[in-house]
Amino acid sequence: AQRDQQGAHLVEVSDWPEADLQLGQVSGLALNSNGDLVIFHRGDHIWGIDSFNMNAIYQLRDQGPIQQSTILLVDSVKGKVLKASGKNMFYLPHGITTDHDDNYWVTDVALHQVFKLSGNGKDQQLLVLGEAFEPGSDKKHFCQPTDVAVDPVTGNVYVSDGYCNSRILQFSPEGKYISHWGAGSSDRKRRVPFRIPHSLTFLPDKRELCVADRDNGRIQCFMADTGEFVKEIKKDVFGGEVFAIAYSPAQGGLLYAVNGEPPYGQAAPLQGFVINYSSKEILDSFSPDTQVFKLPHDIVVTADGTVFVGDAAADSVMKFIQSAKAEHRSV
Ligand SMILES: O=C(N[C@@H](O)C(=O)O)c1ccccc1
Repeated sequence: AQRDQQGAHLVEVSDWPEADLQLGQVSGLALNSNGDLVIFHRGDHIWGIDSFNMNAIYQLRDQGPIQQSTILLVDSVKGKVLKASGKNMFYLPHGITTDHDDNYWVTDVALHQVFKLSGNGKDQQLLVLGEAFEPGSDKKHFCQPTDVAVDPVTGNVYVSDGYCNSRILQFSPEGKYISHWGAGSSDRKRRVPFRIPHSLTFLPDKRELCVADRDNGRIQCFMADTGEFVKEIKKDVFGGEVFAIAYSPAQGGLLYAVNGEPPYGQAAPLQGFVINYSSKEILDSFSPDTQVFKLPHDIVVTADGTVFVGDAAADSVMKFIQSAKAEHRSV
């Protein structure tokens, strides 16, 4: 693994969480304003090859929603569960983010819906976008939507849609459609050929939105307010798949990413990357040393540079901190 100029390197904190969190497939991670970690997982539901038919209709509806708590709020130091919610609501969780009021915004690829939920553990549905179990590609339907990002200033909501739509939609804070770019955009300049826009991250200091354009193995960034293309970050070492991204304004702007297994062809080693956003230079790469990445599926970075990666096949969340601190911990 590489080290950045100062020799800093992210290393796994192997004794986190202190107690087993009984997780299913971990699809999404978020942070709240207190720096606690929010985990969105699938309990006993599995996204397998028979979960959907060829028209993206979910096939296991009669099994009912996941009965376990799909949303766990855990403290970032010990991994203790502070709140557990999200029971009997979801079928196949995917993305999760928090807004400036610590509400949760989540996507469910089986429901083809986006939900705004109260973050107080009561899961009040404050807003629902899309029609339950009905895929579509107009302004009121999604097709396996993957993630949400919320602009902390305007409150505008961005949805990456998704496995079977290849577009980014922009909504007002109240859920009113504003615009979209990618497939189906009327404006040729905004017709970005995404191949599974899989993860979103908002860059508050730059007012940009970055997209993990998964099967194109690249990160695409846009002006959040206009959808205008800003830059692309694509590296051979990604191996053709970028599953998730996260951004930290620290140190001038650092973009974090995890790659994935390409459906066919050479598999690059699965790892996380720390990228200097303005120079596009990879400063560090990292992976766990007491377990292995199997399907790193989401990533978040805290204000102090702690990184969490959720793995949808290892059914676990892994914590990483800077090596200098880690050495300090070891004494
Ligand atoms: O992409 C897939 N899964 C992950 O991204 C996920 O679990 O969100 C997938 C695709 C086809 C069949 C089975 C799984």
